[in-house]
Amino acid sequence: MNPVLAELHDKARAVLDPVHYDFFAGGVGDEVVLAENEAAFRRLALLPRVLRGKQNSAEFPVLISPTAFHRLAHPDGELATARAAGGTVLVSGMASTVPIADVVAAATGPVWFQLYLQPDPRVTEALVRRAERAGCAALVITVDSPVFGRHRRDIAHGFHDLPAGLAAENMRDLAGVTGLRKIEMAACSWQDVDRLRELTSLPVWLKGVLHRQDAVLAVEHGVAGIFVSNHGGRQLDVVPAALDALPAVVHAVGGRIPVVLDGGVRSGADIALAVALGASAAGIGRPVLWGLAADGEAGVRRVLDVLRDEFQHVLALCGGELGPDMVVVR
Ligand SMILES: Cc1cc2nc3c(=O)[nH]c(=O)nc-3n(C[C@H](O)[C@H](O)[C@H](O)COP(=O)(O)O)c2cc1C
Ligand SMILES: CC(C)CC(=O)C(=O)O
Repeated sequence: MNPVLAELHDKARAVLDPVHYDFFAGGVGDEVVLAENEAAFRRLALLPRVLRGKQNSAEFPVLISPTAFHRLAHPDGELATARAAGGTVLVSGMASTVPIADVVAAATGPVWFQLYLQPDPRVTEALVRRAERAGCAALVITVDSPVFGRHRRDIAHGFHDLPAGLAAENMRDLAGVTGLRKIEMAACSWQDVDRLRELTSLPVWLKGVLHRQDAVLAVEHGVAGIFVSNHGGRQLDVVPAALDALPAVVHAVGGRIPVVLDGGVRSGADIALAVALGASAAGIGRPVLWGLAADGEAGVRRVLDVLRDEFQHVLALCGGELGPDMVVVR
């Protein structure tokens, strides 16, 4: 791992309450998928192209994946993440400890809003209006969570709720309820996706697609793009590594909509492998949390800077191009 990212992770582990560290670091079940997400990248190699001349690319195909409760990592929470994002798309979570309007106000680049469709459609609509009013550029519905994942580390610690003083601020005073509403999950259907699309003119993405048939359905239902994601190994512990699920989805989508990959991306080379296999961008989850915990805004900025620098270096060494013909199994 890049020494800067390793240092930020070590520092995060040292400064965080161990219960909160485990909430961020942990996965579901035996944490097989958590480990596999990273291991999948190590199983692949890139065959660079040569003699392609000088390639100048400022491209940085990365976005910040939504993660919950940033004020558990650092007092500035999502405000620090937003300030550090620069021009990188920040997918801000519904489970943010700062209201979405304040996140967007702190950001200098595009902010998308991630949500779980709520059992009460009025609550979903109120959240969508909040995201619209705040100025979010897209909505991302997370569809891999009809129920909560069972995280053994959290269960062992008895960690079920935010400490006093922190709250899921986007849920405050929603749909006639005074005070805080809890985040809920719901088993939704394609009809709910259609309904959401009718409710808003914002582009609607889906996050947590692994099956090729669902990718085809997403295209048919007018979805703007999809995230191939297993939620960072936090939902079902028998799914493939996210990277291993990518090629079939990319093939099924056939270029009709963009496909983002998240899960286990830890280096510029990982970003390059995802892009070579057809991802339009790679989403970064935990490394952003480690940067945030270690050093607030500056820490998140360092994570993005390291990944950008590494990716551009790998791209230059690959002759400025990436494609599926360049990926081989080790
Ligand atoms: C602590 C934590 C909280 C997360 N919260 C959310 C969330 O609220 N909504 C969501 O769609 N995904 C959530 N995710 C999943 C991330 O968006 C992303 O899919 C995953 O972290 C990517 O894997 P990585 O951490 O290996 O980069 C969370 C992940 C972590 C680690
Ligand atoms: C608390 C949840 C809403 C967020 C989370 O931890 C997850 O999605 O993995």
